[in-house]
Amino acid sequence: MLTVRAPATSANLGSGFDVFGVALGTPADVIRVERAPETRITVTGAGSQYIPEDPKQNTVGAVADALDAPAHIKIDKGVRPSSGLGSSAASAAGAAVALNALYDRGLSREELVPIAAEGEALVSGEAHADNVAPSLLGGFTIVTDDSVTQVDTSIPVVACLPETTVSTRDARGVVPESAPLEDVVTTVGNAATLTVGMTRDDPDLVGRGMNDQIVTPHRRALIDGYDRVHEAALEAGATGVTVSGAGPGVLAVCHERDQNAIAGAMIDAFDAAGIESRAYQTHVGEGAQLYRD
Ligand SMILES: Nc1ncnc2c1ncn2[C@@H]1O[C@H](COP(=O)(O)OP(=O)(O)OP(=O)(O)O)[C@@H](O)[C@H]1O
Ligand SMILES: N[C@@H](CCO)C(=O)O
Repeated sequence: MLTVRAPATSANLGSGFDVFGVALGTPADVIRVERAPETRITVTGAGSQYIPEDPKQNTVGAVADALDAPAHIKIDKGVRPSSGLGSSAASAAGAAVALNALYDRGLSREELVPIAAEGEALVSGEAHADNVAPSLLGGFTIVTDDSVTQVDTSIPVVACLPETTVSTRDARGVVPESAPLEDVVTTVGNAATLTVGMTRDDPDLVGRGMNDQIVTPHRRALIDGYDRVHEAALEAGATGVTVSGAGPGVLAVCHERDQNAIAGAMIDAFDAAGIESRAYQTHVGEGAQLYRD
């Protein structure tokens, strides 16, 4: 039996749609695997009632197929599905690490990125790797069609998760097919600023670089209470706020001293919109951890 703790992630960070991602210190999925003649999946934990155990519909089934590694896979969900915190990706990344070790496939974490992304194709229609990459590698990741770049950082964040859900598939449906050059230029500048901020562990630069005029304006409308929460987090000291992944989670970057106030302000703002929520006060953290029982 092998056990992997695979972290939640936040993708996009505003200016890096389908490119940027960070691993979060909490929450995380725990995946346990043992060899079996055929893949069988059991799911417990947060939102498990909404997650199919059929290997053809679960992200870990796609990973087991891609690695030709049949197993009994137990998923204990810490990351609620349809959260914007990379729930489907955490399971896929955890299974990729676990099955790679269980069957001695010898693949590197980088080589596991496209394999874990097969699970994302199953649930959202596209094999975008911006959640699986940070869950596998930790820190801040930049994913392009043919490369993954990783930077270790420990920027403080607050990830606020309302009780509502948004499907990634639906949220991809509202993304415009083209954008004015002016907005693209601004977004490139912001993305570059954010990247430098990550390399310097500088929450002010990262926050400044999170602004996005292309995707986020269309997505915020899918999240009840978003505008209040965004404003409240900034007033409480966040250096940048945006939709986490496809939402409805909202990510605030900040200095550690402001974390508590920001978490409270975000919860209160969702509450004022009639929505219960919880806030994870955490840092950008490490990638999936493997434990041999
Ligand atoms: N192992 C799994 N864990 C979580 N969700 C899964 C898993 N396998 C299949 N799913 C399905 O994937 C969907 C959730 O994935 P989705 O990408 O919409 O949310 P998310 O991963 O929380 O969000 P995001 O990618 O925006 O961070 C649900 O329909 C769920 O049933
Ligand atoms: N980049 C993807 C991530 C989903 O978590 C999207 O925003 O659709």
